[in-house]
Amino acid sequence: MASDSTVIPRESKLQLYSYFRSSCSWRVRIALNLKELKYEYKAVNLLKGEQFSPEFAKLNPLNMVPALIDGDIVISDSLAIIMYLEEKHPHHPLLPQDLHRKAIHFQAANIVCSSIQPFQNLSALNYIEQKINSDEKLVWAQYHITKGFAALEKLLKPFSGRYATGDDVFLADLFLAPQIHTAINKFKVDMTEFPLLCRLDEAYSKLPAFLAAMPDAQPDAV
Ligand SMILES: N[C@@H](CCC(=O)N[C@@H](CS)C(=O)NCC(=O)O)C(=O)O
Repeated sequence: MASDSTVIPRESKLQLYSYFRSSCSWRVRIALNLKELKYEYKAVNLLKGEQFSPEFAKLNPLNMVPALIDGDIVISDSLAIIMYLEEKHPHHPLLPQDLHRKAIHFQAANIVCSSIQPFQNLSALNYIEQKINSDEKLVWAQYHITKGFAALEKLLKPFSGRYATGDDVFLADLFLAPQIHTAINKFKVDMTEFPLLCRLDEAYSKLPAFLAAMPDAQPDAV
């Protein structure tokens, strides 16, 4: 991976609708940085409900970030966006050649995006707050994150190197970095049982493409 000083932005008309704290947007920001793709940052403030504006609903009727615009193509959902970028911009591949490792990456990415993140999403937590109480939100999020992390720790143990499946950064790393960081810093998850995930979190914190995608580095950070 090129360091920040050697990044040569490639011509593109990409626009990313993102919220700085959104882990789903964060994954896409990492992919764009790894692939050295320049993009215009379009902030959608989830706390102000901007995802429900009629303009944004035209881009994603699910009212969720991220959404990517590439010319007249609109794609929402982080995995779909990342796979689109992977096909269109194959430099810095995000999937390994080896079929088994490739499947591990799809599995790990899907554990994050289907079995962890939806349970800690803003709208899910708001629902719990309204229907049960605000204390239950944290317990609920921690339960689902811990369950998913136990599966990820077990899944990746036989394959991991410096990163999820070796010494190169691939798809699962893009999903793991925001998820682990959020679990530790926002949801105060007890990471004692997850030494591998802690080690990966440390490794990601040294990569320029990952650092540039962090919430605090975004134009809408407060
Ligand atoms: N599967 C979708 C999930 C998108 C999603 O949950 N986005 C969250 C931010 S990470 C969101 O926009 N939440 C707004 C809300 O819950 O109202 C993806 O991976 O892009």
